[in-house]
Amino acid sequence: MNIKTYNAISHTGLDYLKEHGYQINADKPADGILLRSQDLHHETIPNSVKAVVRAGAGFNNIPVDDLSKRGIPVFNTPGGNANAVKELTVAALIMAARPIIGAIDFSKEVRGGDVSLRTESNKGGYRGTELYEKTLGVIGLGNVGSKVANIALSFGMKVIGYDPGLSANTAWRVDRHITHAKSVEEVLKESDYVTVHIPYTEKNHHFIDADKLAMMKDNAALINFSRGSIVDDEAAVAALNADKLRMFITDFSNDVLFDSDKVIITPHIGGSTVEAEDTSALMAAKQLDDYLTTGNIVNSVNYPDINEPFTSKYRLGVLHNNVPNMIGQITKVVGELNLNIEELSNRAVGDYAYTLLALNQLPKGQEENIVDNLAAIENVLNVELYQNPDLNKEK
Ligand SMILES: NC(=O)C1=CN([C@@H]2O[C@H](COP(=O)(O)OP(=O)(O)OC[C@H]3O[C@@H](n4cnc5c(N)ncnc54)[C@H](O)[C@@H]3O)[C@@H](O)[C@H]2O)C=CC1
Ligand SMILES: O=C(O)C(=O)COP(=O)(O)O
Repeated sequence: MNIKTYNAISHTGLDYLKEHGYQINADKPADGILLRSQDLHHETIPNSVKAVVRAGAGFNNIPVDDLSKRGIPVFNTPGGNANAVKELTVAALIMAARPIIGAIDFSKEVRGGDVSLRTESNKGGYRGTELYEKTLGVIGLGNVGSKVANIALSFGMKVIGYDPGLSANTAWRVDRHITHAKSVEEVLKESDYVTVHIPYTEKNHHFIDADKLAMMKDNAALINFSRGSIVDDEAAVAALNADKLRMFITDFSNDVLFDSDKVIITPHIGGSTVEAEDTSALMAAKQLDDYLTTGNIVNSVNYPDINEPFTSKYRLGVLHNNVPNMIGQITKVVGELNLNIEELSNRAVGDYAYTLLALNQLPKGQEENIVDNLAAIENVLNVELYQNPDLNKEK
């Protein structure tokens, strides 16, 4: 099978795929796409593609709705780069408290003569504040936000978190000393530092806008390592110019930010560490291989996860709309071909559902029939047949 890649994907992921028999960017139709931040919204994704995997957390660069309708699962690698973002957020917090960049620039300027005298006599301009006993507001307590919140406690900060959609999976990772706010207003009003760790969605567009900035404590600092459009940058600049906001640190460049010396911009490097790139690429490669060879879905953002050991000779993965009577119709098609179902798993999430059928018999010549007949059912979006190589050696 052939995998098309975009962006610099760590060799850990690419090596894994090659070791498992895949070709990378071969001159033939792609079975899967593996990418990072490349914007796929305006690319044509060929029908040969069965899965799209984002080595990273945010998937707003992928046309998920279109792919869902085509029965193509989209995956991400939750948590794979969370520690990297946490550590850079800590750097941002410290840069928001201490004028490190200005102090470094100043040190470089004082060449010649009695350097130590001049640096010592001018260092008063680079006095900062401490994070200790200040309040940090963390918006979004997922993989990144929970880590940021926890580490801030060890600085002696008071931490208030806000995440109305906190999953059970992540909730237990949040230290019990973190206060859970009932509203974002509560976080904004009380925090000296606010850091945002939420995904970009239509609903989260300009989540931090002029109204929210107005609710913030005077002189607070804002940190955005999520996505550019989550903060209304123009409103942030206006708040900085009005001396409402003290500082804005963002990982997302925007022309409107360049003129303010109270802004620090990094070029979307939150997840750019060797470790995070390796971990995310390997997770992505494993998830892609698992889906393409067994039909198991792990960490999909548009289809439900089904992860079962492949113990039968064949499997059929049926991706369909989440509407009534699908299982009845699917099992009827299999029954009409006089085939026996060994196991059946079905799960739904939102508008979409996945049914994975395990079979031990599939006479030669029936492969196409069963796939075509299942694909012909109304509301079925895609069907894939998987053969277990360990149990089909004689074929
Ligand atoms: N700068 C960079 O290089 C990186 C940026 N990111 C960005 O950070 C985002 C978060 O990453 P993770 O923590 O790994 O994702 P995650 O999915 O683990 O956590 C996101 C959390 O945000 C919460 N949330 C969503 N909308 C919210 C809202 N309006 N208010 C409060 N909470 C809300 C969700 O319930 C979820 O718990 C990603 O979606 C991505 O856009 C992630 C990694 C690297
Ligand atoms: O994981 C994410 O959401 C990121 O923003 C990281 O992006 P990248 O893979 O470094 O281009």
